Amino acid sequence: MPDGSTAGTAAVEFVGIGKQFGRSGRPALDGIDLRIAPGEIVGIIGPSGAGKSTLARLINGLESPTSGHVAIDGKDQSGASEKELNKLRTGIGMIFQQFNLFNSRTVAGNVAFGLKVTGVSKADRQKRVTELLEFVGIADKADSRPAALSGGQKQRVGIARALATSPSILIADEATSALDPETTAETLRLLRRINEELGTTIVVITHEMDVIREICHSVAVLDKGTLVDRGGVYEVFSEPTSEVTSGLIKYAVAGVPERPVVVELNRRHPGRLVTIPVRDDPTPQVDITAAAARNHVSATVIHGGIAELAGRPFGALTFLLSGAEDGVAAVLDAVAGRPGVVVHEEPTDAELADGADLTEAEGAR
Ligand SMILES: Nc1ncnc2c1ncn2[C@@H]1O[C@H](COP(=O)(O)OP(=O)(O)OP(=O)(O)O)[C@@H](O)[C@H]1O
Repeated sequence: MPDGSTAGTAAVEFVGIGKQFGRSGRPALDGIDLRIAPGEIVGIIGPSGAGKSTLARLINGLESPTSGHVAIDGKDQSGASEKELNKLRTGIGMIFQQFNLFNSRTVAGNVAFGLKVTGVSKADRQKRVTELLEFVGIADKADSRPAALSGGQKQRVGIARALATSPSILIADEATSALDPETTAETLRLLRRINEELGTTIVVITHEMDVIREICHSVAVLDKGTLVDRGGVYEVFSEPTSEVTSGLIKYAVAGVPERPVVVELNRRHPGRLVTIPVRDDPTPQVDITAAAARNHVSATVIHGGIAELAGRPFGALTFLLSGAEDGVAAVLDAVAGRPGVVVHEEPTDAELADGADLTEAEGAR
């Protein structure tokens, strides 16, 4: 699987990138070093204002860095003339959240537009447009106006238009953020097909973890203009090294219960609770059920969630241990301190009383 860390010429390479808008204030980007390998689908994720769009716009020269340089297919773009940048842009497609289609033109006219600008003959344009509309699955809409299409269909037109000049790189800037979940899934499947069948490198700008989970091979996490995590999707999210990354994965997978949930679980199921990570990992997993059996303790799953991350299982399961006190203590001893294991403290009387008020109040509503 392609990964930004592989050797050879990168499709995109950011070296020591800084970007400052205006004279003062926090830079939009600060010291970014990032390689994107050819054929990779890389997700760039991070909170609002992290610098994702700015980074994307540096790829096709819509912005220029204040410091550092960007190389495309090994070619440093510093000091490129407008003519050279225009040539570069024909090799880089871009799709947007708001589609950016011309409503005065038909679907076919929108897709043909870029080809006309680059001087492709009318006959060749028509042939290419037919091919592209078939590829994205909206050949029957060639003569419609964009306004008559659904959001998903509009995005397909956007994608066909972006592919018209056979770009080697496609940038998708929040391309599914305005779409419903089903249309999002279809659009992501189309992007994956583009990557697999055409070999296009895809840079996906998103704030949605699901998008990363669905199609990206690797991910770069940005926060306040700096790169805080970078690597394979599974590796980055199973071992987050920054708060932003931990926050993203926490929302995406119902894993380790927060304290109020632990208290509520314990109210309904008295006993010791322990959360065990579920990882697709070559190192041996924590086998709590074997430890429980050895010590004549029952271990029952009462909370948890497992999701797919880059096609691999990821999550956490919380077990209730019940049995003789020394048996439970032996099981906890066997698992405590193993990576990702959380042994939950039993709730105090005060915590139980607090929660009880809440539960009663909710029941009274
Ligand atoms: N043209 C501009 N002029 C001035 N400041 C800008 C400009 N473009 C971006 N910025 C600033 O740079 C920072 C990063 O913006 P950017 O749009 O790249 O973030 P983002 O991660 O894409 O955010 P969002 O998810 O909200 O789109 C922000 O503080 C933003 O206000």
